[in-house]
Amino acid sequence: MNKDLKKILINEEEIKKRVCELAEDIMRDFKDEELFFIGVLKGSVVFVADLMRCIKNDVTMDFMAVSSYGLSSQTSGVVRILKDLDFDIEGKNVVIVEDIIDTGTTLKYLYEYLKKRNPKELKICCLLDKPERRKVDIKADYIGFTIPDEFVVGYGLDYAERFRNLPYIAVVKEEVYANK
Ligand SMILES: O=P(O)(O)OC[C@H]1O[C@H](OP(=O)(O)OP(=O)(O)O)[C@H](O)[C@@H]1O
Ligand code: HPA
Ligand SMILES: [Mg+2]
Repeated sequence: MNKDLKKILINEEEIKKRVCELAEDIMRDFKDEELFFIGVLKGSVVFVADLMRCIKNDVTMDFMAVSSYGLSSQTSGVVRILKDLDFDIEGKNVVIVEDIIDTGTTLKYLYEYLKKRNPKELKICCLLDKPERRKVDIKADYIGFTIPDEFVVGYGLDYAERFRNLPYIAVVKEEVYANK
């Protein structure tokens, strides 16, 4: 393992199993209805790619790019929309697919931003939830794993843009991100 990482928190097999379970939950709630997935760049790319391949409904999708962490381990508190949707979501069954809810700032902002466009349903599917760090009130409808307050990387998640390609979720050593 890379010297900047402390341990593997969730291994590849555990992720695979849980992602399929989340897909089952979504399919149960939406039966044979069409779904519109919104992947939140960049962290959710790996998750949304795996999740949508477990779904048997008709799925269309788009990406939004937002960023609040930049190269730091602390949120700037300001959510910047770097790329908006290319499609109209009015009347659609929309599922926002995110990698992690930490302070909740990103998802709260996105949820309220998208709600104004009148989707039929607006759900949140999030792989990781770090409830101890929450600063704003937002809850996901589908949660993969609840994790402790440690900075994690892998499976799409980065620290200063590194480690997105790891097939597992790992914890970054505290000395690496302390005060950054
Ligand atoms: O709940 P919050 O405290 O808002 O944190 C969660 C958000 O922060 C990360 O995004 P980041 O800004 O690092 O962009 P990235 O996905 O491109 O890495 C992560 O992917 C979530 O989108
Ligand atoms: O623990 C984390 N890891 C990577 N990106 C993040 N964005 C918010 N929290 C995290
Ligand atoms: Mg990031």
